[in-house]
Order: sequence, then structure tokens, then C-alpha cells
Amino acid sequence: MPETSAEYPNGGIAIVGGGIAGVTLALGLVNRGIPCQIYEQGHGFAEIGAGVAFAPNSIRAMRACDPSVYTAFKAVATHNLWESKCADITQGRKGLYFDFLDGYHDTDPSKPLFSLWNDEGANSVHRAHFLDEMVKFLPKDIAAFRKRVEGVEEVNNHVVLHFADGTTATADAVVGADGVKSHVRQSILGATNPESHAGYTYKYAYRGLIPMDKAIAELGEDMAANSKMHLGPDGHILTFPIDKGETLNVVAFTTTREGWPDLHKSTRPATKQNALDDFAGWGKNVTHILSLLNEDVDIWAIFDMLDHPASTYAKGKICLIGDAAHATSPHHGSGAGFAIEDSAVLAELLASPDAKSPAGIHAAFQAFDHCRRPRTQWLVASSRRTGELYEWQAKGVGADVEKIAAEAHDRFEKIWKGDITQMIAEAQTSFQKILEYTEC
Ligand SMILES: Cc1cc2nc3c(=O)[nH]c(=O)nc-3n(C[C@H](O)[C@H](O)[C@H](O)COP(=O)(O)OP(=O)(O)OC[C@H]3O[C@@H](n4cnc5c(N)ncnc54)[C@H](O)[C@@H]3O)c2cc1C
Repeated sequence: MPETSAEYPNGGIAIVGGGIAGVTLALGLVNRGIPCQIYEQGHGFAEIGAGVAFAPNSIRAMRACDPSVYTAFKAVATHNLWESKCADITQGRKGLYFDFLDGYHDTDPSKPLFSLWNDEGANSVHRAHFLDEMVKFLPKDIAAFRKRVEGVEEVNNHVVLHFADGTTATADAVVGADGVKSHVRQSILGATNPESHAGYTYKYAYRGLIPMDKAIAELGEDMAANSKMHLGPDGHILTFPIDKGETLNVVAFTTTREGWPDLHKSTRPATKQNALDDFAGWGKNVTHILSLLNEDVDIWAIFDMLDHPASTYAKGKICLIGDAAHATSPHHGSGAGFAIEDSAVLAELLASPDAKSPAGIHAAFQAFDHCRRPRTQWLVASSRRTGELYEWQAKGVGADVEKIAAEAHDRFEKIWKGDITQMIAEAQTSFQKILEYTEC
């Protein structure tokens, strides 16, 4: 039972979901002295065994959210393994984000079609290890597990959470960080509203991990040790090192005309042979990578909210962050990074002395919605388009490498240049305006 105080008579902020969004927000709130409680449906904090990459904007957001997020990230972050491909700010040198290759034809892997470079280069983590490192900084009693939220409702000056086990809890406000299939989103927007449900993008991905020594022996050092994106018709494959270079992370996307069999599930079992069949006729680099996968692999359906974006991320004292607010396809590799931007902005808003009353929390959530919706919904649309660029499907571009390179460059620059200090300042200005308006 969360402790109460004069400022937070109902125990503070309830965070639904203990993924990257929920945990980073909790760290941001705890260290700003804001009481909070995480309700997580799982038996403990748990992420999947796959890689996730973070770009310069999200690394800046980690620091702004809470130094512990950045410390946890640094403990597990893996860069490209070749020094010539790593950023060195003391030398003013940019780092390689990805080399882009023609995966459909037999090409020399040392000769990419083009490459993208940024101020931090590639920074990837093993998801589970990153979460484990962050959780070390959380108070022991902050999370209640096996608490699956089925609905939330505002009652007078507090919010009631209803759990699948029949119990309830109260809080001063609720933040839904419960991912792509968010129940909190349904409570805000209505269960039958199409905005409450992410849609299938008719793409799915095979995900696998290959021990680095095996990857280097089979693929050669450059292909295994540095980030590579193999482009082709209706599919693309990306690889990058994680686990401080011990493991090669592989994600192979393909476009399909068939619907996803069970929209309640994100994954289904498949085999290496399925992957090889999906990429039949591709060049030898791609078939070689796929041949190194385990015999049994999972495939992941790619959902996003592009067709029915949420018309608001906040209602009263209930708010959405991360995939719950703006589930995106992963072609910009930025869904988790933007979730951390959300956490940094929201933690700063809620830390304001004016955000301690029910009206103040309401205004802070409105400011959050106002400032975060444009950038995060742009990401969802741009990510779809980028997936099409990689798979030679984009209207007006097709397989034209120069056009793919130019458009991808511009889109990534918009993400990477995201300035968290400015985002927070804008949100605070918006918050003060909303307060002034409501006082009139
Ligand atoms: C193939 C693939 C590759 C990706 N690669 C990248 C990448 O490289 N970089 C990047 O930035 N992003 C990437 N993403 C996107 C990233 O995974 C998500 O944006 C990110 O995980 C969202 O975090 P979240 O905390 O909002 O949601 P989640 O990670 O889904 O966490 C939600 C949490 O809420 C819990 N929960 C759910 N429902 C309930 C409920 N009703 N009650 C209580 N708890 C609940 C869940 O158990 C979970 O712990 C990728 C996504 C995919 C599919």
C-alpha cells in the first residue's frame, strides 16, 4: 500500500507497466521526490532477450530523466566494435549508425550502398540486461507484480485501478505505460474506439541472437562486429553487436499479404527454414546470416497506431506514455528512445510545485499531451515510410539508392536532433499557460 502525504493523499502516481517507459518514469519520479507505485502484470521485471538500439536524442533524454538511467545504459551499452566506426567527441568524430547494403544481390559486404553517421554512433543494449541495471536503482517496494490492470476510472479527486484478480487500488493519478495493447488507453479513449487499438502493418520480423565468435568465423569481422542493414524487395535484415560484443543481434523483416492469425498475441513460433523460405532468392550475405539462426525462432508481428492515432494522450488525471500512447513500427529503432523522452518530460512536469494538486496534475498531463503528440505521432508515420524505403516499396523512390539515402538521412536527422532541454522547456511553458487559462 503506497504511503500517503498531504500533497499526495492517495499515495502518488500509479504507473501501469514495468517496461522501459514505466521504469524510466519511476526513476525520474522517485529522484524528484514524487511518490509512485508500479503495477506490472508479470511475475517480475522482465524484458525479452533481444537487442534495442538508442540514438543520440534518447541518450540525452536518459540523462534528463535521471542520471541512473544513463548509468544503467552505460553499464551495458555496446558500440560498433571497430574503432574507426565509433564516435569520438574529443576528436569531433562521428560514429557509424548503420552501413546500408544491397541484400538482394551478391555484393561485396565491405562496400555499402551508403552509411549514416551521428554524434554517438550505434549504441545497443540487450533489453533484459538494461532493465536489470535500471531496476537496481529503484526502491525495493516500488512494484506490485501479477497486477494486470483491466481498467482505470476517475472518482472525485483520485483514480481507481481495477485489476484482473478482482482487487482495486487508488492513486492520485495514473500513467499508462502498458505497451502496445494498453488497457489504460482503452479506459481513456473507449474500448470500441479504433484509436484504442494498434493495427497490424503486414510486416513481421524474425529475431535471433548469434554468438559473436561464431558470427565472426562465418561472416567475417566487419559484417559481424558493426551495424549493417541489408535492403531488398519486400524485406530487410539488420544486424548489430550487443552484450559488449559477445553476441550478434539479428532482425529480419518481411512484408506479407496475410493477416496476423491472433491479434491478441505479438509473437508466434517459426523455424529457421521459414526465414530462409521468406528470403529465398536473396543474395548470399543475407542467406548466410539467416543460416546461422537457431532452428526454432520466434516471429514478431509489427503493429503501429498510424491508421488511428490517439486523439489525446491524457484525460483528467490519467495519461499515456511509451507504446501505450504511440506504438510505432521499429524501422527508426526509436520507440523505446521516445518512451524515455516521454519519461523525462513528464517527470519534469510533475516535479513542478504547481503540479501537486489534482488540478495541477491535470494541467501537467494536458501539457504533456500537447507537447509530445506531434513529435511522437510523426515518428509513427516516418517509421512506416522508412520501412517502405528499406524494402524498395516507397512511392516515388523504389530501389533508387540515392533517393533512399537522402530521405533516410533527413528523417533520422530529425530524430537525432531532438533536443530534450527544449522539449522540457516547451512543456513547462505550455503547463503554465494551461494553469493561467484554467484560473481565469
Ligand atoms: C522487432 C522490434 C525491434 C525494436 N527495436 C527498437 C530499437 O532498436 N530501439 C528502440 O528505441 N525501440 C525499438 N523497438 C520499440 C520498443 O521495443 C518499444 O517502443 C518499447 O519497448 C516500448 O516500451 P514500453 O515500456 O512503452 O512498452 P513495453 O515494453 O511493451 O512494456 C509494457 C509493460 O507493461 C506491462 N503490461 C502490459 N499490459 C499490462 C496491464 N494491463 N497491466 C499491468 N501491466 C501491463 C507489460 O508486461 C510490460 O512489462 C522495437 C520493437 C520491435 C517490435
